[in-house]
Amino acid sequence: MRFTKMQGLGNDFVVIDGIRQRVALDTAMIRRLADRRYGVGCDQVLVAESPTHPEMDVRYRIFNADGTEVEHCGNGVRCLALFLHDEGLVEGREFAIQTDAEPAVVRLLDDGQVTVNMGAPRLEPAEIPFQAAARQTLYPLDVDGETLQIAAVSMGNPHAVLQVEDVDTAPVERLGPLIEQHSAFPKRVNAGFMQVVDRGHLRLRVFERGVGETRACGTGACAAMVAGRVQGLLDDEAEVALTGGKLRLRWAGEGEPVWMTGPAVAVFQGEWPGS
Ligand SMILES: N[C@H](CCC[C@H](N)C(=O)O)C(=O)O
Repeated sequence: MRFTKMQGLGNDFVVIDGIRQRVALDTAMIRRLADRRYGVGCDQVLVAESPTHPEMDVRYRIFNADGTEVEHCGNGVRCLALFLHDEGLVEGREFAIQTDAEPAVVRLLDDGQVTVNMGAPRLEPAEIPFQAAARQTLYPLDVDGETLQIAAVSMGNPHAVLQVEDVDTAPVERLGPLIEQHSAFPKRVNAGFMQVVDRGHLRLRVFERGVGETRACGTGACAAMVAGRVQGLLDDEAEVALTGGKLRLRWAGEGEPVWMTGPAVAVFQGEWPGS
């Protein structure tokens, strides 16, 4: 089975063409592909498939390193867009990618960056999903004997966003797994640690559901932007500085999509023995 190793700000992927080759991936195989000692190594495995929706060009499926299939991946959809274009699987530099969340409309820019319409965030607890009686800007969450104040946002996948003074000293290792597994999130959750620098700049670290801390998280950056803007801390354009680099985001407010622009890089191609 042919694959391409790719990365977006250090969030890395094994990308597989499931259109021109038959691909049969089970949980064990996903985990082996993602394993950084016994496999190729990546945060997520992305599989391009023929679309099941007539208006879409391609469908893409996303699997975390632990083998779980998830609804969306922001850095991944930029990398997939570059992959589809370079493999000649789509026409032109602007096309639609079907995800289990909203369709992602992507545009390949001349400078090698990719702009993506990441769809509109969902803020109702039931849509995240998050157990809360009613929608609030911030929710108390009891973790490890302390009560955190978190924002809860879905970009198709669930995010909890905690504001911190300084991401460099944020307790990501300690609180990340506890938030990820918290019972108030029935599908678990990605845990973002957001430092608002000013109304146009934020810093972010993300302990990703099913992976652990990654160098960058595209949907996490979108969720942090939404959380910051709903709290009145950010304007409608922001630069998000993650460990692996920067994303530019734009969100005009509720009901509107989040636009994300960032890099996508193909690292190498390989052949995996067997299907
Ligand atoms: N770990 C995420 C999926 C990948 C998201 C991230 N890599 C991104 O760039 O959005 C989840 O379980 O929802």
